[in-house]
Amino acid sequence: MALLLWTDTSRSCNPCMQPSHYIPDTRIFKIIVIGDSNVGKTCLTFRFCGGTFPGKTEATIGVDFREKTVEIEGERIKVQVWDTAGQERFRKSMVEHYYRNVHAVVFVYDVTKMSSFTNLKTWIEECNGHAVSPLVPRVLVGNKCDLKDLIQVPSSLALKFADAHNMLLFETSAKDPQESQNVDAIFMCLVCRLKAQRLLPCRDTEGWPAQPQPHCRRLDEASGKGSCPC
Ligand SMILES: Nc1nc2c(ncn2[C@@H]2O[C@H](COP(=O)(O)OP(=O)(O)OP(=O)(O)O)[C@@H](O)[C@H]2O)c(=O)[nH]1
Ligand SMILES: [Mg+2]
Repeated sequence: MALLLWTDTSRSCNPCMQPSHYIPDTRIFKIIVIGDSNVGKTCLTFRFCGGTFPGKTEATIGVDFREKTVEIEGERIKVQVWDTAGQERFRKSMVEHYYRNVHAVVFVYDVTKMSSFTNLKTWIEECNGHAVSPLVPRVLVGNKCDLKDLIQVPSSLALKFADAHNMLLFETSAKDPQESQNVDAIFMCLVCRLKAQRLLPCRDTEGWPAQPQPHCRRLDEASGKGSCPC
């Protein structure tokens, strides 16, 4: 049964070594979360991976890793979320690592702070400056929508920006439990898109090859099935 194969601890992707029914290891998608300090990157990743809003957060130093395994159309996928530091002094030695072999990027701003929105262009420039392929999906997230009376960034402006940069826009709140499905949707949308690309390798180390490796395809993906909820 395919289910039993998920417990296989082998990390080999070499099809020559595997029986014809072999299904590769759980694929791991590296998603980085980028944006100004204090916009809520840690809270959003906490909400997605842990299902809760952290009572108290400190500024992230370097990077915090969070993981969540999801199942889409019978495939288990490990989502490795890189919660990056927004403060320059806590991120400068790490930036290269953030962008290396990244599969998707989440840009976050705070809907109650216009400067976090205007700074997005700097974050996008940094991302582009690290030769992130245009094929790497990106989404834009306006966080803290629960603070309705304090909103500074109109949805129309954010939508225009997202359109101009070929990104989907999510406006949500890491704090409001009723918004948790929308937080999940941010990451699930990216996972669905990545799954649809089909060629991502199945290794889970930073040594992943930069280019897709056709021999790491899921066997059942040849059928071309795949749908994205967004
Ligand atoms: N009201 C409200 N507050 C939020 C929300 N998300 C985060 N916060 C608060 O915003 C502050 C900063 O949140 P963090 O998640 O630590 O911000 P960050 O972007 O990770 O900051 P750095 O690690 O410094 O880059 C904290 O006080 C959170 O409680 C939200 O959706 N609504
Ligand atoms: Mg943080």
